[in-house]
Amino acid sequence: MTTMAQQQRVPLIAGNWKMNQNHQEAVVLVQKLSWVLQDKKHDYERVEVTVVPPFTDLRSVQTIVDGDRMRITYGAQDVSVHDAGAYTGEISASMLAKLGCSYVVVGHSERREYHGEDDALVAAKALKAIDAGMTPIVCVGEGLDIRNEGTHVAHCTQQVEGSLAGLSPDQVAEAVIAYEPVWAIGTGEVATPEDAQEVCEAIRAQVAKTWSSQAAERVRILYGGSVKAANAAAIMAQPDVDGALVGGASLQAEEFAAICRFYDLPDLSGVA
Ligand SMILES: O=C[C@H](O)COP(=O)(O)O
Repeated sequence: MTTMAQQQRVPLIAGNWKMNQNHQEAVVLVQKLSWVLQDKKHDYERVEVTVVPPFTDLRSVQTIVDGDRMRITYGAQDVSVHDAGAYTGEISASMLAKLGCSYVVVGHSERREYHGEDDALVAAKALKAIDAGMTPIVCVGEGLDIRNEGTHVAHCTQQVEGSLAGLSPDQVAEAVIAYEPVWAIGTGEVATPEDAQEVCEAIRAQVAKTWSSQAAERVRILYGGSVKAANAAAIMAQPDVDGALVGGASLQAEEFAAICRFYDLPDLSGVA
């Protein structure tokens, strides 16, 4: 049964392209995605669709989205904690806001692992995104060692505490949290719908405890890790899962559009 709180949280399907697609390929992919969704008469009020391309694609994506008046939104994969200055290679929040970005992914496990980002830095980035008028998608998740130890729930709730530190209850309510078990990213290993629900429910409870019950009711929590059309319906059926952060499958327009329309897909979770 769907609760009132769930009804108020519009599901979000976000496609993280990671380091794929040049700016020309980006235009083709966004156009194709828009056509497929238009063909299916997709209702963007029912499920929000966003794409998260590399920085170099953003201007082209902005131009096609604005020019064709698409309802697809877009965001960036990272943001600097600095406003401006001698920070070679970094991109500021104001630059992203100027490009019309709605979202900024912060603390993705690939940034935590390859760039040594910790919770404090992730929280600072989330605040920069908010200050510039964008919504952070704050990623948390455990590695296989922690999962095997059985401490994954505590690990993820602690990461939420640290990675949203300094945000007000209202800011947390408007933010997006993505639970991505690292062992399920790009591996084809997908967490079961119950695994996803266990951690997403615990994250929501932690938000209620640390910020407010209202923030917990409103914050959207996504699951990420090998989401495909074949498993999207079962994952999205979980009461505390409000969407998906999709990597590989977001590079194929038809597959990604099918995930965006998860409510049309059969729930195959009980099929061996
Ligand atoms: O940001 C997306 C996640 O890392 C999931 O990637 P994946 O769907 O390729 O496993």
